[in-house]
Amino acid sequence: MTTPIVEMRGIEKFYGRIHALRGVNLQVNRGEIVGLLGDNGAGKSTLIKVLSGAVPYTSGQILINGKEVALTSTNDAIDAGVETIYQDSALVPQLSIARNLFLGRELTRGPLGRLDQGEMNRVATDLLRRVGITKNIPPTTPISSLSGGERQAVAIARAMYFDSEIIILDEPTNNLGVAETQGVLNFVRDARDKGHACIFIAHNIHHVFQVVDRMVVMRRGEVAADDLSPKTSSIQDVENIITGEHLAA
Ligand SMILES: Nc1ncnc2c1ncn2[C@@H]1O[C@H](COP(=O)(O)OP(=O)(O)OP(=O)(O)O)[C@@H](O)[C@H]1O
Repeated sequence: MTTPIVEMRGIEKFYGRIHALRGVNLQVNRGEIVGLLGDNGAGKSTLIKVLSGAVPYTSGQILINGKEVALTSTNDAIDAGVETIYQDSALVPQLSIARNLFLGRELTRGPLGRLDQGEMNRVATDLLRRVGITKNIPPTTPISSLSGGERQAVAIARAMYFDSEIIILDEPTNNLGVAETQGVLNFVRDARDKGHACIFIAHNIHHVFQVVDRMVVMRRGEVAADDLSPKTSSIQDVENIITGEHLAA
């Protein structure tokens, strides 16, 4: 049996008196796209914030590639190979697209380590095309003049370029147009085919069905189902599990 790339065991999280995660177990394998679904307040964001080091958990264990890790900051998570793309991913509005893509990890050249602006612009142009921005936006354009969807595409292009082993996308298709949405879904498939693991959270269940290999449903801080396949379950079946309707039947 192969070791899962991510294994969360018995994760508990209290925010004061609110019991947000109740013994959550989650496994994600290499080359797998897992869709994380659940109603508002089910615990999805908390679970991925725990895995991205943004929120401390109360108890439980996290293993990456079979080794237990302590994720006490987002830098710990990035070092462990976890890159998270949030709906409102932090970009610097005054800086250009290319500078935002390489923020903190700029390309340099020559013995003096001068910024290689030409190469950064070239890579940025190629990435923008790959995430579905087909209209001609120069990489020198400041982020402040882009639409919400275009900004999202820039954040995705950044994770794509840095090639993280585990990519978490929290509502990545929110506010995106049709071409941009297809760009994101293609990116997720590409990443999976190259052996990355992806966790995909989206309220649009149709987008989830188009791209995931397996669905995990959370309800009230617990995993209600973790082996749903878009090939064998219908959207209605999954919606019933999300709302708990199947229990009433
Ligand atoms: N910072 C916080 N402080 C206190 N309670 C919180 C905090 N963040 C989330 N919660 C609570 O934890 C529970 C789980 O919330 P969480 O945001 O993880 O759910 P979610 O499934 O991501 O919901 P949504 O789809 O609405 O984003 C909810 O009861 C929520 O009110």
